[in-house]
Amino acid sequence: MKKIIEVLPDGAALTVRSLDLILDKLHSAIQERGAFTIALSGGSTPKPLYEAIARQNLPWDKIHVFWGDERYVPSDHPDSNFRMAGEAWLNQVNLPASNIHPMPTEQADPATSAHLYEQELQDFFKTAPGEFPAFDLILLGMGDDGHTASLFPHTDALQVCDRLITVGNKDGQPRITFTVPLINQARCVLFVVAGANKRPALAQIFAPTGDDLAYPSRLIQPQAELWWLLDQPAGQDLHSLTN
Ligand SMILES: O=C(O)[C@H](O)[C@@H](O)[C@H](O)[C@H](O)COP(=O)(O)O
Repeated sequence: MKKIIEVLPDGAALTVRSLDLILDKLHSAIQERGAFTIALSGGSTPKPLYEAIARQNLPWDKIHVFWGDERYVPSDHPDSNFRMAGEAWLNQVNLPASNIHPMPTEQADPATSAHLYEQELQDFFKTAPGEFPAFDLILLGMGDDGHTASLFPHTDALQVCDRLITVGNKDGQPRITFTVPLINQARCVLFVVAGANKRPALAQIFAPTGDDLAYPSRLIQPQAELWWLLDQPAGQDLHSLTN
């Protein structure tokens, strides 16, 4: 695994650097395989990045967009990650509707939704049950408790290793989420993290030893590339490094 940590001076620089990296992976994937598959993160941090992607002139028909996690709410709900990405990016460009793969969140129960999305990934990537497809890029955020996607501390979702998609739990509220092994299969995992409130969790995550179940982002150790792009308030105790 190649791990790169970069600390950028502010939010604007973080957005520019994140965009540059995504575009680099996008053009390489399209050149090598004819398409680019990206899984999006939710929350607030990525919104400026999505707005910046929307301003690019890209081969939208070759880009497939998925979500790494989703709140279990209707797609037009204010908390929906799908809605946020649509308003910031996807509704602004000519990306074919068939290239947009939202997590289903309106079934009778979250487990059914998780199974349906897993089936959609297997159909899209033509993988067999038990086989983990490799996304070109999985974009992740990190909560101040060290969670990522909807893999929250000390939850059952952290232990799921035989599925692509599972049900997450945030304070009793169900989420749909990629599992750790699916994330770790990606060609590139990119964390984009901003804000001083993330600093304590980052110290735990970058410590040589620690409690993976208490700080789930520690579990993200992809075989290929792991990028951490941080703004100065989040990353001031860390130094850029590559190893
Ligand atoms: O659905 C979600 O909320 C996200 O996928 C989640 O993992 C998010 O990335 C972190 O909670 C950070 O959120 P902020 O960017 O808002 O700090």
